[in-house]
Amino acid sequence: CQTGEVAADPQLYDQSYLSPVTIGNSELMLDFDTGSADLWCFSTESPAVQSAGHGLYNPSTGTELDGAFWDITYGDQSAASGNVFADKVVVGGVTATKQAIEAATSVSYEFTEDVASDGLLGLAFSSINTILPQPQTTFFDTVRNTLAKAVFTVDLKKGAAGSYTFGYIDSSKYSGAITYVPVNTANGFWQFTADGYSGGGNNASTGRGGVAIADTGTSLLYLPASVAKGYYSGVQGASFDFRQGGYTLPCSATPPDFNVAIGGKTFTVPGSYINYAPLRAGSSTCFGGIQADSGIGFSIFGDVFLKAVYAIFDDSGSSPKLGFAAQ
Ligand SMILES: N#Cc1c(N)n[nH]c1N1CCCC1
Repeated sequence: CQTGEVAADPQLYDQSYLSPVTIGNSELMLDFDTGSADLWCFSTESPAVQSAGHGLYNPSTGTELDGAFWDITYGDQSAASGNVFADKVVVGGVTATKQAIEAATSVSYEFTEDVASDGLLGLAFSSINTILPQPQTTFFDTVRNTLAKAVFTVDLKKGAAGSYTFGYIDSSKYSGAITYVPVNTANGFWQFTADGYSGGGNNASTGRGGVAIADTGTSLLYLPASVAKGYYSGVQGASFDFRQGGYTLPCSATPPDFNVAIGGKTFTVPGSYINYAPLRAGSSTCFGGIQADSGIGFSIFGDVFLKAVYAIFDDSGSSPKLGFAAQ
């Protein structure tokens, strides 16, 4: 019965969180992403002009999955593709002896430029893994039956190292009770329903909740347009900036706290988390941590929300469920 814990190291402005993973005999820093289901990494097969500065997986320790290939495009239009090997993966002491490793042979500039990240470790449901002709399992699905309990937990923090655990819930990481809600896996995400919102301007009226996904691979909190608009209506100097493609506010502002009702419990995102980051180095205008989810089709509870709670991704029962507790 395996259990393990690995650090989640924040990148600049908590844009993403990276964790050390041993693949074959390479240690790489991967972005654990509950919003996708591919484990891919830069490799010795990646063109040098794309992989400069990144840690590389050397497939010589693996076994090629003949005829298998992968190609993923994320919501932000970043993309990667390549071929597939089976190799040993260790995360915080939890070992998958034969995990599908998606070695990149091509990546878009967003990944090339993010030199701290050597790839992604998807933790959504394996139904949306992009390997063809036969999708493969995520790391969590591969090790699930060897874990003491088929769960993983997410403890992200603002500007500090947090952690992911596999196989157990760490009672020292939260206070009060855990509130569980059912998960709808139809779209391959950890999808749930939020009951309502409050806080900010005209109190971003409660009762108007909606469908949302818990997504560690997204930096911000994307909410219904009316909720985002209502929230910023109470923030002096905030406005929707078409050129920036979202709400901005003065970096000097301390926005109000934002409350989310889930499973009948209220979770609070401190206002300081919503003054996200300067538009560019030295700017006195900052990009908001809450943005509208227009065009996405559901809300995205990314890192701005997740770093305010302890989150339990539980697939140990008859159907998956999400748990949230105060940090
Ligand atoms: N867009 C987007 C996105 C998402 N919703 N979850 N993870 C994402 N990415 C991981 C690496 C790049 C984008």
